[in-house]
Amino acid sequence: MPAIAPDHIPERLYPVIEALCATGVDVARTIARGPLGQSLAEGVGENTGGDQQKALDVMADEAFEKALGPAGVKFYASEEQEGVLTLGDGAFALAIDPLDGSSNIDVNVSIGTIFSIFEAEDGAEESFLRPASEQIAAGYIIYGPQTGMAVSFGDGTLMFVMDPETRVFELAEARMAIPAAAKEYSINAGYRRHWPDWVKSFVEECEAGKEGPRGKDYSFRWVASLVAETHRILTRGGTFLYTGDARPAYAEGRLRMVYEVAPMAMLIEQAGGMATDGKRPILSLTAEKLHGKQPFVFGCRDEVERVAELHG
Ligand SMILES: O=P(O)(O)OC[C@H]1O[C@](O)(COP(=O)(O)O)[C@@H](O)[C@@H]1O
Ligand SMILES: [Mg+2]
Ligand SMILES: [Mg+2]
Repeated sequence: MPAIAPDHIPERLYPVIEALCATGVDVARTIARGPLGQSLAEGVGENTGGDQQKALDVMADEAFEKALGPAGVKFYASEEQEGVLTLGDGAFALAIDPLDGSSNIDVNVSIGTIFSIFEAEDGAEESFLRPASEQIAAGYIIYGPQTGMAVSFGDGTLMFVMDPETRVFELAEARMAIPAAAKEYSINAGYRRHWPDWVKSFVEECEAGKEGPRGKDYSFRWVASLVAETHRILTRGGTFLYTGDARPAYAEGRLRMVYEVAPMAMLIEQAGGMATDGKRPILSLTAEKLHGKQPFVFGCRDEVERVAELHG
């Protein structure tokens, strides 16, 4: 039985989406067993980006790599691998963050898988180092109280939820719509002392609440899983910031353009939100390096526009 029905999915892409969902069902099952199964959060090495790899990062990467070649993926670029792999002679180039939110694996908080799909070009790297606007699909699978998938094929953002009885992803929302104004903002406030002034100004305006220039109260949220944060913002709005800061190696922030920022930007823009580097639209930018980082601000339009004004 397929893990997702072909309705709502462009025919050419269906085998890829089906392979992502079927593998997602297996990964979700492994995560749900948590400490009853094999150790998932144990450190097993370091990836090219210098992040510690946990056992589940590697397990998820292996599972998606195995499933995607036969499904039509020619080039596979993973956050967990140094270079692009050639999996077969399919038509697509797929970039993946196999397990996003690794620091939450052992604390039973939502984590996910992020993917971005392009038409494959002749060269492996050139298939990914191109304008983010050339993505033909992008999405994430979320492993949380519900396992679900948000996906865009360039005509809106769709939300699916996996029915735990049948293990099939069912359409829950055909067209996600992010409200224009937010009541919540998200940033890792532990690094406030390193932030640029325009980030400090935006957060101070939110903190000033009703008495400040924005004239309303905001709540603060930080899950430390980009997938969970994006899911909340797609569902009820909000603003997310992970910009560059003054820490060594954080000049461009923490998140990677190819595996995290470009696909989330497509989902957000397709749901009526806005995604920038603080000023410029992410979808107008081109990744320069496979593992390169990218400052990222996204969410409700009014808020992201305010960030751009403060950025100057
Ligand atoms: O620990 P920090 O600096 O708050 O960073 C949290 C961010 O790092 C990430 O966990 C990075 O992703 P990975 O877990 O795939 O490395 C994001 O999901 C999250 O938004
Ligand atoms: Mg990630
Ligand atoms: Mg990851």
